Amino acid sequence: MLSAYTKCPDILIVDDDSTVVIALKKTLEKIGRVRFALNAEQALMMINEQHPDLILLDMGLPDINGLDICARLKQNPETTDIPILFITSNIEVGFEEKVFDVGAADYILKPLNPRVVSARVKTHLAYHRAIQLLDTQAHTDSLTNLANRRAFDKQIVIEFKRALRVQDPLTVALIDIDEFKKYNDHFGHIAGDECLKSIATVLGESVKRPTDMAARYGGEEFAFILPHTGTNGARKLLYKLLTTIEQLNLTHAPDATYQAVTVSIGYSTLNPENVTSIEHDYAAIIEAADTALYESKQKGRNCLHYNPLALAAPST
Ligand SMILES: Nc1nc2c(ncn2[C@@H]2O[C@H](COP(=O)(O)OP(=O)(O)OP(=O)(O)O)[C@@H](O)[C@H]2O)c(=O)[nH]1
Repeated sequence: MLSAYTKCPDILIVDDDSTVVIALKKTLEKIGRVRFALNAEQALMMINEQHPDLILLDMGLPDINGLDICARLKQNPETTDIPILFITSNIEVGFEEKVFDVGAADYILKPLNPRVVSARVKTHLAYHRAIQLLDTQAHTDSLTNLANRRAFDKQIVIEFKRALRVQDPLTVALIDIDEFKKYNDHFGHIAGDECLKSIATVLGESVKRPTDMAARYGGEEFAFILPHTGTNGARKLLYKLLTTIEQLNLTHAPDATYQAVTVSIGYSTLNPENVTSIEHDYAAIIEAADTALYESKQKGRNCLHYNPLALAAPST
């Protein structure tokens, strides 16, 4: 969360006039790390490699029109939030409308005044960071620092659609702390919160791929979204998780089944061979994992169960 505030901003200048680039670089190096591209193709490659925090974009590039690049970046969900400021000497009629219609944040007129450039860039970087921070907070569980339910609900839709589209396996696991009511009743809610945090730390450390998600699903229940992960891979990861949590050896309430705090896990996998349409409903995989979790609870807790995903034909 803090990184959005403390990170040195990455600014990309896109202009074919090297004198403009040199002047801008000198001004902006006091604000952040500055990269530059002399044409659109180079710029798009650099943006793809690492998303900048702000782009200063010349309207009249030699290869692709600046307005077209801006429109393209705004249509891509991965780059849509990057503030784009046009630099231009073009003040023909209708120019302002065009700039804002394609989604630019602002424009700066040439000849460039370093103080104006600096002020505008700082303002837009500050807006951008504030939005990023709010977005992170809105998607983070404040007790455990894991992704929250809102983040999970968004991500499962994206990953389920992606898995259907590219015929890639996807596993969802639900992980529930066993007899947590007894823990709270015996040790109190503050100790209960500490226990939740300890378990959440293990969960966060168990998923290693950047596309994996560990989320607090609600109360004492957590969830994993594991893209590119089939049943066998998921079983290994989840079995290890089960034993790691037991080995934390967090003393449970005296009336609990196990001496140490344990979890029950249910999981289900979307396997490409079962996919008959890209319109299947993502809720099915959560329901399947939930049924498997119920089975783990029924079979004595501190165990994991798998429930195969039966995909119903999508309603037309
Ligand atoms: N301390 C604390 N307790 C919570 C939190 N969220 C949910 N709980 C507690 O978690 C407990 C869940 O109890 P139940 O749903 O009965 O389930 P359980 O006792 O874990 O039993 P099984 O799931 O069947 O193993 C309740 O006592 C909730 O109050 C929280 O944020 N902090």
